[in-house]
Amino acid sequence: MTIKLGIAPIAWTNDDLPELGAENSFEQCISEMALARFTGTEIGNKYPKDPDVLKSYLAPRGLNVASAWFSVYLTTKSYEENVPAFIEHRDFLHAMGAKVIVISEQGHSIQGLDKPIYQDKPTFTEEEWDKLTTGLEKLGELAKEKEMTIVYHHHMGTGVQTTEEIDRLMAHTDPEKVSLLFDTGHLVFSGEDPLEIYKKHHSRIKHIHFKDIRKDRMAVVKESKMSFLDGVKSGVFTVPGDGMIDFSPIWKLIDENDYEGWIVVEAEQDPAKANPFLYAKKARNHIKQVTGL
Ligand SMILES: O=C1C[C@@H](O)[C@H](O)[C@@H](O)C1=O
Ligand SMILES: [Co+2]
Repeated sequence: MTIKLGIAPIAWTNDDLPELGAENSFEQCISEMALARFTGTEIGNKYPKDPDVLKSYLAPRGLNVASAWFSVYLTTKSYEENVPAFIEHRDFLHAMGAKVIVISEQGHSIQGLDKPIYQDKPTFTEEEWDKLTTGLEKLGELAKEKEMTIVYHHHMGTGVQTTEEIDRLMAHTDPEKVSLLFDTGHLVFSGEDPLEIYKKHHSRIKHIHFKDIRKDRMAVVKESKMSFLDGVKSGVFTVPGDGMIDFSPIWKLIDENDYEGWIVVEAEQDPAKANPFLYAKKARNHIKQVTGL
């Protein structure tokens, strides 16, 4: 597998904020993805749940499923309680031909809560770290049964957000069982250096989310103690090429390290203010300009 370019439906309809893009239909979303020259998608809640039905919509548009998000609660529930939903998700993605499963610990997460994102981020206790790393390794083994890999999504407002936390997660998990998702937007929003993360963990990175940050909006989120979702509504995220991130050195590292897999544009913002089709095209043009892909 070489590099493939996908785009997430979150710019058309936001599952975390259902009022954003409720008017945009599933077929409009996937048709516009294809028209903007992407060949992959992640999954939104308007997508058909039956793999054959979903394929019947995606195949005529030349789209494949890159992956889909899965929330785990290893720090707040038993491992066993997490397994049935994980297996269902794994099997659905496997039926769709995906190779990686996006996974994020949502125990203690404030990403969906009305709490200041910079001030109230959780940190895990030693015991919670242990539950997280051992649980992830076991889920990684379940993924391997289907020749798939879990890719951990570091995320604002969670216990795995900062460089130190990402380093710790990588150091305490088996590379054969747990891989990493590299999300440019979350790293810059958190104040991390994406180049440092890529350099350190390139051998673990098996999935990439490209999103950009509007610097002025990020400052407002910080100063006015906004929640994550209020930050999204205020436009903190945008597509590559429309914000403060320089994707050229990031691309250089991706290319030099022979990355294989999906790069998915994932830029949640209000579709009423940022037309998803036009922003998808803007992202695609910027990626072409920076990477040649
Ligand atoms: O991968 C992601 C999935 C979304 O639901 C999330 O909130 C977003 O910020 C993200 O990076
Ligand atoms: Co992401």
